[in-house]
Amino acid sequence: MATIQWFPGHMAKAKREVQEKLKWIDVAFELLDARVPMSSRNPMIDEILGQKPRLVLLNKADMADEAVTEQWIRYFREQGKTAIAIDAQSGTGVRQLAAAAKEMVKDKFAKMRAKGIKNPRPVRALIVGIPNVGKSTLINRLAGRHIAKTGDKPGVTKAQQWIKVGKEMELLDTPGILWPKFEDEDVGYKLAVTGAIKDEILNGQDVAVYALRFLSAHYPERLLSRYDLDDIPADIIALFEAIGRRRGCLTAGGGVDYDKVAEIVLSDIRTEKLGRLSFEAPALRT
Ligand SMILES: Nc1nc2c(ncn2[C@@H]2O[C@H](COP(=O)(O)OP(=O)(O)OP(=O)(O)O)[C@@H](O)[C@H]2O)c(=O)[nH]1
Repeated sequence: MATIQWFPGHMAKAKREVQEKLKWIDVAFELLDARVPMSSRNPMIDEILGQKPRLVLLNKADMADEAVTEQWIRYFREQGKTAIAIDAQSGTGVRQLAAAAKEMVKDKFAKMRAKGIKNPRPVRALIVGIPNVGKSTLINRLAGRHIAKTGDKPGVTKAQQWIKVGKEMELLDTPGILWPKFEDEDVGYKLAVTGAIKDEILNGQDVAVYALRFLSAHYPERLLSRYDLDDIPADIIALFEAIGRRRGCLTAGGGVDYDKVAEIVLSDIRTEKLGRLSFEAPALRT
């Protein structure tokens, strides 16, 4: 996981770096976490990408609530954007990308053909996203076993390398890393719950409180069955204690070890012990 300090100067540099790369590409792949598509967005992405055609990729869809991911796909479609659910780790959905990217730039390529270019080059794409959203995993997945860097192109900065993805697409090998919208406390918690920001940054108990409140409201049955509870106490301390007692998270004095409970809950969420979860839905923008 990248440890980037997002000072204003660093954000400006990241923005500049992405915009520099836009010159070389036809389409940007905006990689989001399917469990938190709004919170895992860069707050300036529209300004940064400008008019560049964009494909929204809801990654880690394997961990997200399928019904909610469907809602997000519709939500983006209503905004005139194409969104595709993928799992970069296993490769599910990834095969659609080249065709979808080609579709987005068909007018541009038709114009190239009209100008007499018979065989337009492959579609060129760039992956952009916040840290830990799966950029490297997707690049490796697209590159597959046939990782073939096509080398420097005339006029392209030396550092820009292209990865061939079949015959139809080329991908810049370095993704655009952008910052999340971390000034919003809710966003910070959602990114922490899903593991996008490191546990040392926010207090684990606070993150677990956030997660348990969310799960109590939206996935109560999962809590009941996972922790073998009779009911879900409305009081968050009582809920910590009920889980702690069930799990034997006790201190030497016999009290509940709140840190341990927080650790178990967050680990259960991240390892899918509580099933597939989405922490944001277009209908319930909590
Ligand atoms: N379950 C699941 N895990 C994924 C998926 N894609 C990526 N991951 C995991 O998410 C973590 C982060 O993935 P990376 O590819 O390193 O993310 P990145 O965006 O390149 O991260 P930075 O280098 O920090 O910018 C890794 O542990 C991956 O294995 C996915 O589709 N499903």
